[in-house]
Amino acid sequence: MAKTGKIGVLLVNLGTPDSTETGDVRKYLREFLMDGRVIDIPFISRWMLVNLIIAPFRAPKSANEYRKLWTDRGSPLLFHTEDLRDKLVERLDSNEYVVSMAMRYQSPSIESGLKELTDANVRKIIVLPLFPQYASATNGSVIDKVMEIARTWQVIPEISFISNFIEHPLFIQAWEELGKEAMKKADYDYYVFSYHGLPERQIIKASVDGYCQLSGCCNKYHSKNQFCYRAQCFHTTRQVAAKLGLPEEKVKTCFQSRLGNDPWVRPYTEDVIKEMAGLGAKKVLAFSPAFVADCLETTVEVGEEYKEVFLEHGGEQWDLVPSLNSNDTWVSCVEDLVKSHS
Ligand SMILES: C=CC1=C(C)c2cc3[nH]c(cc4nc(cc5[nH]c(cc1n2)c(C)c5CCC(=O)O)C(CCC(=O)O)=C4C)c(C)c3C=C
Ligand SMILES: [Fe+2]
Ligand SMILES: [Fe+2]
Repeated sequence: MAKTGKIGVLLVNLGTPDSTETGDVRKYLREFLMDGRVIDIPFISRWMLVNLIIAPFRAPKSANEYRKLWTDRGSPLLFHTEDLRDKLVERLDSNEYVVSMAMRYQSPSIESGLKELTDANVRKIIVLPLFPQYASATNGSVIDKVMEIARTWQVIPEISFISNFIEHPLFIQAWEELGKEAMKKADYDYYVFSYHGLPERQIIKASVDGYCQLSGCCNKYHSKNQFCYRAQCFHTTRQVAAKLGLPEEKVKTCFQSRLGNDPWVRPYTEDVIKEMAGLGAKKVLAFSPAFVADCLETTVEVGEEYKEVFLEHGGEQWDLVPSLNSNDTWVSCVEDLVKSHS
C-alpha cells in the first residue's frame, strides 16, 4: 500500500553568530554555553561561568576571529550547510521529500526548521545532526532540542534520529578524495587528525560499565565503546588513514579547542604539534574530520593558529585539508543516510 504524505529531513549544524559584532557573538556564546549538555555543571555555576567570565571576556576575542573567517555570504558554517541542503533537494524526489536546515544555536532555529516540515504535513521526520561522531554536547543536544519541541505538538509524526555516521563508506570516501587531492602538494612527514575536544568527564559519563579509561580503550571500536566520542574519533582516523594508505607511525589523532581549566580529552593538538616538530617534522597535513563544514575551528584554529605553532617550533609547511562542505561524495553520503532511514 502506498504511503501518504512526504518525509521531512532536518539537517542541523552547531550554530554561528548572526554577525561579527561583539554583541552578536556574546549572544551566540551565551546561548551555546548555557546548554547543560555543553557545559555540564550545575545551573548556577554554569550561569556564573558563562555570564560573568566566558561571554564578557571571550566575546571580543572571538568576534575578531570571526572577522577573519567571515565572507560576503556570511559565516561559512551557515552557507556551506545551506549549499548542502540545496544539493540534497536536487537529489531527492520532491514528491517524496521536504528538506530543511537549522542551527542548534541562533539562526535559523530548530523551531523554524521543524515548522517548515510540519507545514508540509510530513508523515515522518528524519533528523540528521551534522556531527559525524556522537557526543552528548552536539548530537545529544540536537536530539534533546527536537524532542523538547515535538513534545508540545498534538500530532507527533514518526521521528528518526541519526546518531553518528562514522562508518558510512561515502563519508570515509569523501575524506579520502579530499586527502588525495591535498597530498599532491607535498610529501608530508606526518598526517594530523585534529578533532574538537571534550571535557574528559563527558567521556567518562558516556562510558558503558566503566569501559572507557581515556587511553588504550579507544584502540578498537566495538559495542562496549560505540558511543564513546574519543573511540569514534580514533576509528574515523583509522578508516581514512587506511583508505589513503598512510603508515601508522605517521598518523596522529589529537583534540583541539580546550576551554577552561578542567582536563579535556588528550592528546592535545598543540602538544602533538610540538612533539612532531621536536622529532624534526617539516611538513604536516592536517585533517579536521569532526566538522563537515569549514568554520572557525578548521579555518582559523587549525589552518592559522596551529600552523603558527608548528612554524614557530621549526616546521616549514602546514596544510589543511578543506572540509566536506558541499562536496558531491558527501552529498551522496547524506542522500544515502536519508534514503536508508526512510
Ligand atoms: C565547553 C565548551 C565546548 C564544548 C564541550 C564543545 C563541543 C563541541 N563543539 C563542536 C563543534 C564546534 N564548536 C565551535 C565553536 C565553539 N565551541 C566552543 C566550546 C565548546 N564546544 C566555543 C566557545 C566555540 C566558539 C568559538 C570561540 O569562541 O572560540 C564550532 C564553530 C562555529 C562557527 O561558527 O564557526 C563548531 C563547528 C563539536 C563537534 C563538539 C564536540 C564534539
Ligand atoms: Fe565547540
Ligand atoms: Fe573510550
